[in-house]
Amino acid sequence: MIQIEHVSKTFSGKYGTVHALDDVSIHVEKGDICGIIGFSGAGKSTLIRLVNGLETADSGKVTVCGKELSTLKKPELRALRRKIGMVFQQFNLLESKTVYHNIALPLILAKTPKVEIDKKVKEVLKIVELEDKKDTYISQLSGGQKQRVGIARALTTDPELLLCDEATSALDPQTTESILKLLKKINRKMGVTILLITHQMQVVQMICNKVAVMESGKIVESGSVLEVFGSPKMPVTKRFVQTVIRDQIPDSIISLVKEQKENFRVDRLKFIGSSVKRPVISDICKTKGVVVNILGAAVQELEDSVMCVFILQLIGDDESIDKAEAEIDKNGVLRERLEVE
Ligand SMILES: Nc1ncnc2c1ncn2[C@@H]1O[C@H](COP(=O)(O)OP(=O)(O)OP(=O)(O)O)[C@@H](O)[C@H]1O
Repeated sequence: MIQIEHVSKTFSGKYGTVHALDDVSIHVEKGDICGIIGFSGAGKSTLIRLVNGLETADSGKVTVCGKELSTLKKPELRALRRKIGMVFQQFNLLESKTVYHNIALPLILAKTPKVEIDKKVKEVLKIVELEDKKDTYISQLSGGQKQRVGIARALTTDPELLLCDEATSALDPQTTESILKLLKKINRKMGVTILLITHQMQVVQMICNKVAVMESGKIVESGSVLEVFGSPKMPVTKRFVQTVIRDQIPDSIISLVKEQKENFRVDRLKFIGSSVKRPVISDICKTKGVVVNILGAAVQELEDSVMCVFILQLIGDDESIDKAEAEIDKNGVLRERLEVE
């Protein structure tokens, strides 16, 4: 659906040259919900603007719905944009117009017959569950309702792709959750591919199946949500993952661990997918000469699966702990040794 190959983009201003995108490559398949996450200034907005043709790349290739953007003439670009819906953080709605008028606007501009507009607006209002607000003015809606209108407007042209630019950043956590559920429904039921940019890992965790982490204009890490959350490699990715998964030893417990006089090791175990079902902890508790202490635990739902993190203190002689660790590894559980300092 989207192929970005070795794309670079620089901006020159009075403060010098900024490499907004530096040799970026990313593939988004049909049906994906792909999240691009990064701190402010990482290059996320520039990337999304390239996909809908609002920016052009200095070098590299951007292909969307099978069309390479740099080869398109203006009418072809306009036709492609009709297949792409945009959802914005600040909604970009006409406050003094009704919900109906705002949703109908793209169709009015495309000179669509009135009967068709009416049919389409009713259809998308049903999808976003705002049928009763058809004649309400935007200024009278809550933030969540406004974003539903924004999404409905993006759906009027039957897009194959939805680009969401921080679509939930202006909303409270509960409303964020309901909007994310709506986006997931649109992806599942209507087969719309979604590319979203965000600085909140919770958003990625809740709806994405793929994620790319951006830093200083580069994609520093990417993959399935399970892969990236399960074994984040780059420091920036670890920071984002830690905002949703507590995989560190709680501070209050560290001093207690240090007081332990006997020989011990601390291991972090990550159970993902089918390994969740295995009774690994109960098995290692049976290892002769090892006492198991649980220092921390967290369970998170990810990509229709579950990830459980346990931090275990294994107390005993080295040989017995080796055996317990071998038992953990045998079961396909991700294990990392943690140093207690
Ligand atoms: N039109 C422009 N002119 C000059 N510099 C720009 C322009 N657009 C973006 N930049 C610069 O490119 C870099 C990447 O900006 P971009 O908006 O893509 O980041 P971002 O990750 O979306 O940040 P945010 O989360 O704050 O929106 C920044 O240093 C920004 O200042």
